[in-house]
Order: sequence, then C-alpha cells, then structure tokens
Amino acid sequence: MSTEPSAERDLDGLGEQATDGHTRLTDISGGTEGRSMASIPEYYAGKNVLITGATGFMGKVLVEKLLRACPEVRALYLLVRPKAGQSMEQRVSDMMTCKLFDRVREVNPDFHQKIIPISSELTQPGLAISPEDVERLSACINVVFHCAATIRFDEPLKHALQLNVIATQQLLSLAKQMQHLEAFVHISTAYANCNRKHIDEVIYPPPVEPKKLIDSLEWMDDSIVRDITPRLIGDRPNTYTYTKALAECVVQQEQDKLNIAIIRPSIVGASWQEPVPGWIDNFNGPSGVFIAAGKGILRTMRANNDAVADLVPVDMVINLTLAAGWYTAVHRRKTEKQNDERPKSALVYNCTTGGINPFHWGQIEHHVMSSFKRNPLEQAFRRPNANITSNYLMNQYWILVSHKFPALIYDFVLRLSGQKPQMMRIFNRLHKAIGLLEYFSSQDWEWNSENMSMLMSQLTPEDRRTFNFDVRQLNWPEYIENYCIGTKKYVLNEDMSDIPAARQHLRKLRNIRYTFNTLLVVFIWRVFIARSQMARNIWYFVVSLCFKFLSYFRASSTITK
Ligand SMILES: CCCCCCCCCCCCCCCC(=O)SCCNC(=O)CCNC(=O)[C@H](O)C(C)(C)COP(=O)(O)OP(=O)(O)OC[C@H]1O[C@@H](n2cnc3c(N)ncnc32)[C@H](O)[C@@H]1OP(=O)(O)O
Ligand SMILES: NC(=O)C1=CN([C@@H]2O[C@H](COP(=O)(O)OP(=O)(O)OC[C@H]3O[C@@H](n4cnc5c(N)ncnc54)[C@H](OP(=O)(O)O)[C@@H]3O)[C@@H](O)[C@H]2O)C=CC1
Repeated sequence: MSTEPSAERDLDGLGEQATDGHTRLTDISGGTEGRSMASIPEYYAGKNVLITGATGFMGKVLVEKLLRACPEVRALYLLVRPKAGQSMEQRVSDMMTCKLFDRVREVNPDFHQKIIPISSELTQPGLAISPEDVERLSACINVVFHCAATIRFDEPLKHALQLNVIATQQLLSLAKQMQHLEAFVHISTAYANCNRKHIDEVIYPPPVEPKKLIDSLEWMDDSIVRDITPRLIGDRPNTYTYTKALAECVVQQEQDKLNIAIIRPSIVGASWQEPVPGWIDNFNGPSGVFIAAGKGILRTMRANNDAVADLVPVDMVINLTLAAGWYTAVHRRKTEKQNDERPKSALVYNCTTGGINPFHWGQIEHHVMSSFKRNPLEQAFRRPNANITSNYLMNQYWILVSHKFPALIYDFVLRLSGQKPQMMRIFNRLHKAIGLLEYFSSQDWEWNSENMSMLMSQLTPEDRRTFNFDVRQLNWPEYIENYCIGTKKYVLNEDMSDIPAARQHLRKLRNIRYTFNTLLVVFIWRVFIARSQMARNIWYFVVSLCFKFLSYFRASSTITK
C-alpha cells in the first residue's frame, strides 16, 4: 500500500510531483483548463447525487447549496435512518422546513421533489439498504458525498470504528457497483493526523491496518476494548481522530477503482455568508464554548492565546466540497478520453485557514466577549467574562473560584427555595466537554493547503464567486460577530428584539455583583479584622498605602498635564 508522501501520486499524469514528494494539483494547461471544462452548475445538471449524513450540520448545508446553486441537478438521494420515533421521511421533511432552506424555498418552492430519502442505518450490514434501493442507486448515482460519521470525542472505539471505518468500507463497496459513478467525495478531518505537527495533503500510513483491527475487535467484549483503547489510539487524543485516520486508509485502498477526493476541514464553524451569515445548529466544537461563555457560565478555559484557531466556515467547506466533486469527475473524464492507463490516486484537500489567514485563540476570546457584550444572550447566569490561559494551575484556581464556588451558592439558593439544584451538574458536564476540546485549543498545527488554492485557480470567475472558498476574504472580527449572533438566533432560538431586555438583565447581574462584593468586604471586616488589633493595624496600613499611592498618582498626573 502506498501511503507515504513519496508514493506515486501523479494525478493521472497531470499533476506535479513536488520535490517534497507531495503531489500538487498544478495549474494544468497553463491555468486555462478550468475555462474549457463545464462550469460547476453545468456539471451537476442532470446528475443524481447520493449524500450520507445529510441530516447533520454539514450535510444540510451541502443539500441546500446544491439545490440552490445547481438548480438543474436531477435528484439528491439521502441515506437517512429513522431516529427518536420519527420515520426517515418525517425527518427529511422536517429538515426541509428549517430556516436554512428559506432561500432555496424562495427560488424553487418545489425543491423537495428533488429529494429522495433512502432508509439506511450505516452501522448495519449492507448499510441496511433494501435490495431494490441498492439496485436503484447502482443504476443512477453519478456522485457520492460521504459526510456521515460520529464526531463525538468520547465515542467507544467499537462504535466509532463501526461508523467511521466499516460503514465507509461498505459505502465504497456500494459505490463500486454504481455503473455511472464519476466521483466519490469523502469528508475527513484535518485532525485525522493530529499526531503530526506538519500535515501535507497526502494520506499517511494508518496507525494500524484497519482490517486487522476490525477482525481483532470483533471478538472482544466492550470492557476489554475500553481497557485497550488508550494503548491503541496512542498519540491521538480520541477515538474520533483515530478512526477518521483509518477511514482515510480504507478510502485510499479503493483509489485505483474509483475517482476519489478527500476533504479535510479543520474546525468547522458557523456560515460566513451563505445561506445567511452565522448559520449554525449545534453545540459542537467552539459553538458550545461560545454559548457557555456568552451565558456567563464559562469563565476560564485552557487554551493558548497565541495558537492559531483554525476555524473554517461551513459554507466555505461545502463550496470546496462541491468544487472538488466537480473537478474529480470532470478531470477523470478528460483522462479517460486520453486513454490514460496510469493508476488513479485520491486527491486530498486540507480545508484550513491558519496557513493563509491566521487568527488566534486570544483574538477569538476578545471578539467573542465583546460581541456577547453588545448582543447579550437571554437569562445569562453571570456577565460574560471568560478568559483563556495556558497555565494549568491558574485554570484550576479560576475553576474553583469562578465556576464551582458560584455554582455551590446558586444551588444552595435553589435548595432554600425548594427547587432542585442544577448548576453543579451543568458545570460538571461543561468541564467534561471543554476537557475534551483543550487538546485542540492548546497547540497549533501547520497544514499545507495548496490543493485548495490550486482548485480555486481551476474555477471560472463565475464559479469562484458562487462557490467561494477563498479564506483570504474572511474578515475575522466580522465573522466572529456573526457567529455569536448565529448561536443566539439559530441554536438558542432567541429573538434579536429581546436584546434590550438581555442588556437590562446584565445590568441587574452587575448590581448583584457589586452588592455581593460589598457584603463580602463587610463580612470579612466584621469576622476577621474588627476582632483583632493586629489585623486592624495591617488593614489600616494597607488602606493608607493605597491612599498614598492614589494621592501620588493623582499629583503626578496633574504635573504632567
Ligand atoms: C471564549 C473562549 C474562546 C476559546 C474557545 C476554544 C474552543 C476550542 C474548540 C476546539 C474544537 C476542536 C474541534 C476539532 C475539530 C473536529 O475534528 S470536528 C468534530 C467536533 N466534534 C465535537 O466537537 C464533538 C464534541 N462533543 C462531544 O464529544 C460530546 O458532545 C461531549 C462533549 C463528550 C458531551 O457528551 P454527553 O455528555 O453525552 O452529552 P451531549 O448530549 O453530547 O451534550 C451534553 C451537554 O453538553 C453540551 N455541549 C456539548 N458540546 C459542548 C461544547 N463543545 N461546549 C459546551 N457545551 C457542550 C450540550 O449542549 C448538552 O447540553 P444540554 O443540551 O444537555 O443542556
Ligand atoms: N463539525 C466539524 O467541526 C467537523 C466535521 N468534520 C467531518 O464532517 C462530517 C460531517 O460532520 P458534521 O455534519 O459536523 O456531523 P454531525 O454529527 O452534525 O452529522 C453526522 C451525520 O451522520 C449521520 N449518522 C450518524 N450515525 C449514523 C448512522 N448510524 N446511520 C446513518 N447516519 C448516521 C447523522 O445522522 P442522524 O441525524 O441520523 O444522527 C448525521 O446526519 C463528518 O465526517 C466529520 O468527521 C470534519 C472536521 C470538522
């Protein structure tokens, strides 16, 4: 298996083998090729597209953009499972009524006719797709986008393997039966190789041969698997990144039979522009942290102020994904016409921002805080004031003072008023969540993203506008502001017209804090200082020192005027 950077990855003869062994999607035919190919909407016109994970965060944005920007697409087949007592048809129809689809509904009110749900549970043999559906898909699908995965960091290894690796393998088998398949696009993560500091657009050797692991875990019971998981995942932080690396390997094993692109986004955040700025629908990754900070619950977190926060907006990731699907398919057709017999290879796109338009966690903290002060969330627990620190002890100190102590007081008040205590429980869950994220916010990585830049150079000017993934255009402060507003509007379903009331609530919290601090000082005075002569002397000494310092400061500032 050729997995090292030096592996022959010659882009069917059209790419360039770089001196570092890294294949780049070079400016084929002097950069004019893009203009001779069909545009992206032209390519998708009349195509049948299969999408997994369409009910997820990225899948929904993909479905929406495809319907809106490529209105001539023939049909979207969505592999969906029934869930929480809802049939898959019900889930898909609920999904289409959500706000995300407002724009496409305006331009094409009948867009739902293009959506065909297919019942599928990806963890089951044969993906639990009926034989009739297998036949139907094999006969008509032209492009596959594989987005489904478990993205939980604490997923038991067996389940993560089942969904992220075995299901991918099964989907590839299905893809091989598809008679008209032109492109298979697999969504991976930029952190699949987070055990490396510099990550090229190549598939690295897997930590273990996937088949061997699948065979060995099959007979082990869950408790044994749990015990050996830390040894297996080694220098990766969780089962998610580990299984995503294995998934890349199983995808690579089919690269000579299928036309494959692998997209590796870093931390996918709210939308930049489309369909609306700031669209987000979940608590994953930074969104949950932003909300917890905006609600005044999160006051401290371990993160490196100077580390690059490699966030990438979801609409940019989806634009790149659609462009990669187009390029993979059109490019293959050309090489087939040329009767090129050389082996194909999967093309990897690191979809990241840090190398091109870096922004740091310290800056994120600043902009998130100021945004939530301008546009506060409703019913905040305390005034938003979160600080990040890379110092472990400092963080522990603030957890005690700013998280646990207020939670205890709050729960005590709830108990007194006959209600169930809840704050400590919320903090315990928050600590678990941020504990799992700290690995990603405490260090930075360097991703090579040349394939992304070069893909952009292949687009027509019109496609470059419609499928914009030029991360240089991101204005971070504006993006973060929209992101925070998006969490308020779309995740918490809060109304923007309630902002004055939310501000009033923050003022009330500030007054409570002032009152509490005053009472605390009086209490300390009465209990500790007023009772001892020595404590009183120290107190007067400190107060007079402060007074002298203030007088000196005032005098010196008058002189300098
Ligand atoms: C101002 C400061 C700036 C600095 C800011 C630094 C940000 C630094 C981000 C790095 C980000 C790296 C991202 C890697 C990039 C990929 O590769 S993408 C894959 C990303 N995957 C994830 O983010 C999944 C992480 N989440 C999980 O694994 C699970 O949700 C957890 C955290 C283990 C919790 O599991 P659980 O206890 O079973 O519960 P679950 O039902 O999932 O959620 C429980 C509660 O926690 C909340 N929650 C879930 N996730 C979070 C979260 N991230 N935060 C807070 N609450 C959360 C839920 O809303 C829920 O609350 P309720 O609705 O019950 O009130
Ligand atoms: N979000 C991020 O920050 C990043 C995500 N990625 C990758 O992007 C892809 C999409 O992520 P995202 O949209 O955020 O994830 P979500 O968790 O939002 O969506 C996951 C999707 O997978 C589906 N799915 C999960 N289990 C099954 C199953 N057993 N059978 C059928 N479908 C299933 C879910 O369906 P259901 O609704 O039924 O649960 C859902 O549609 C993933 O491959 C992820 O690794 C990469 C980098 C960052």
